[in-house]
Amino acid sequence: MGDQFKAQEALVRLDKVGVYRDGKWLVRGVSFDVHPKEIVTLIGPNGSGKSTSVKTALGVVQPTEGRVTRRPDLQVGYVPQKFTLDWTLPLPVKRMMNLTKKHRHAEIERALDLVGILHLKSANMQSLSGGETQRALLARALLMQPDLLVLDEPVQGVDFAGEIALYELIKTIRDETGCGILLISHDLHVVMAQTDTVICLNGHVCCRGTPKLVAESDEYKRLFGARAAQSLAVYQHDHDHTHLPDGRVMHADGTIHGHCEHVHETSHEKEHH
Ligand SMILES: Nc1ncnc2c1ncn2[C@@H]1O[C@H](COP(=O)(O)OP(=O)(O)OP(=O)(O)O)[C@@H](O)[C@H]1O
Repeated sequence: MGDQFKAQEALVRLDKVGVYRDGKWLVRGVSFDVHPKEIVTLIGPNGSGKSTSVKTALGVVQPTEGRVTRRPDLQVGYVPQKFTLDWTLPLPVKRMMNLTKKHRHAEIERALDLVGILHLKSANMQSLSGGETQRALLARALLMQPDLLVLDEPVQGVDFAGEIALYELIKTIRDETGCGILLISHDLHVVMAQTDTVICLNGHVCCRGTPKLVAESDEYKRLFGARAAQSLAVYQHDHDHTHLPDGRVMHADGTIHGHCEHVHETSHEKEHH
């Protein structure tokens, strides 16, 4: 955890949490916390306990040992890993916003605007791209005015440029609302650049720290191999242009173009540690 967060009360704290089911420990000795404005990313191989840890943090799964503390009246916004749709029934984006709880029209429009898909409010969920679907789910989570935003593999089904745009959006949401963010990374070797704390799980906490520290740690190298450690990528965005939700590109000087072929190759890059 970065020093800047220590003074604040944690939104959620896991203290030596263990979950025992069907004769085995799914996770054991897991401790971490998330503070307001802090971005915490969980990484780890399949079955390493990322979802179990998050579900325990949210109170969906009860720990067998250890303690989970949540701030009283904590509002949580949750973006699930999978969103299953009945493909035969049309579901307009604005109606999807009301599926779990009814919200005012103006609030829905504000949330859709914040995530950049207001122009898609009447479109069917079935017609959205992977990135647009994630934005719609994010908008729905934001309607809860969360203190803690939990994102389970938010960039699944999203291409590289879309991932950068989504990570930028998550950062903007953190900056504008001051919420804490807990994310499960879909890819072992990629974490968003703005991550304050990476928690690397393998049934227990294998290592933790800033993305750079984790990539350099012996535990991470032992778990994933030195080659993997060399390629822990931190997404960077040099801000020379922004992708507008309607597909156009706005450059740093404010000019807008209809396409971006000439800027793509040079402006987005992964920084390898
Ligand atoms: N209710 C349960 N009962 C028994 N075993 C479970 C239960 N829930 C999860 N598991 C097992 O616990 C382990 C951890 O699962 P979990 O979903 O937390 O891992 P994960 O790191 O999120 O995996 P993935 O990357 O595949 O999503 C897995 O082996 C899973 O099969």
